[in-house]
Amino acid sequence: MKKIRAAIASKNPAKINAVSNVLKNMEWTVDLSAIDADSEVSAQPFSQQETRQGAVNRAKNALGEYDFAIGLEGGVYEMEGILFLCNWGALATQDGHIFTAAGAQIPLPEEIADGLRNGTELGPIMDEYANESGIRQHKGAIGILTNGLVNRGEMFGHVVKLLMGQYQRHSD
Ligand SMILES: O=P(O)(O)OP(=O)(O)OP(=O)(O)OC[C@H]1O[C@@H](n2cnc3c(O)ncnc32)[C@H](O)[C@@H]1O
Ligand SMILES: [Mg+2]
Repeated sequence: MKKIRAAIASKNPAKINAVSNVLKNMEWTVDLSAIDADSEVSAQPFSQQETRQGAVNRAKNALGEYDFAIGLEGGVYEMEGILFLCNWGALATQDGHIFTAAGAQIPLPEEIADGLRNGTELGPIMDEYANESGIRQHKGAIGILTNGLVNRGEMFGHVVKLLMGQYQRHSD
């Protein structure tokens, strides 16, 4: 069986679990490492482009000697005066390919949008809004806003599948 060494460019358990849950169902033996890698964008990305760039930079900065590295980045963007949550992923390979894909988007309540426009990061805003702590590490904003129907790990798991499908087609 093919042995793969992969990296996820984050120490956030929601992201690590998203990647490990997808990779463990692949027909490979995968050795997954969670490493810190700079997104090189603001701590709170404020556009689709900046969020996607953060995912790409994480994947590139984490690649090192791994077969591939995955970067996952959450952000927000404005459309018609409404702020939306957006989520991007990138997969960097040793032969120089960068695959990208996007995940769920959902409108943010004005109360949350106001905090973001005042320069506060979504993580602390969500903790205060839901009166819980560490939301970004498990259910995520998506979990709160979907009343628990979708959590951040599942949501990023879908993005990881979009990336892995592109990687497999490229590798076949
Ligand atoms: O440890 P890392 O990998 O950096 O993960 P993170 O939880 O900080 O999340 P991101 O950097 O991907 O997201 C950028 C910022 O947006 C916030 N954010 C993004 N998605 C979120 C979500 O679903 N729930 C709560 N905060 C979120 C969070 O506060 C981050 O500081
Ligand atoms: Mg972060």
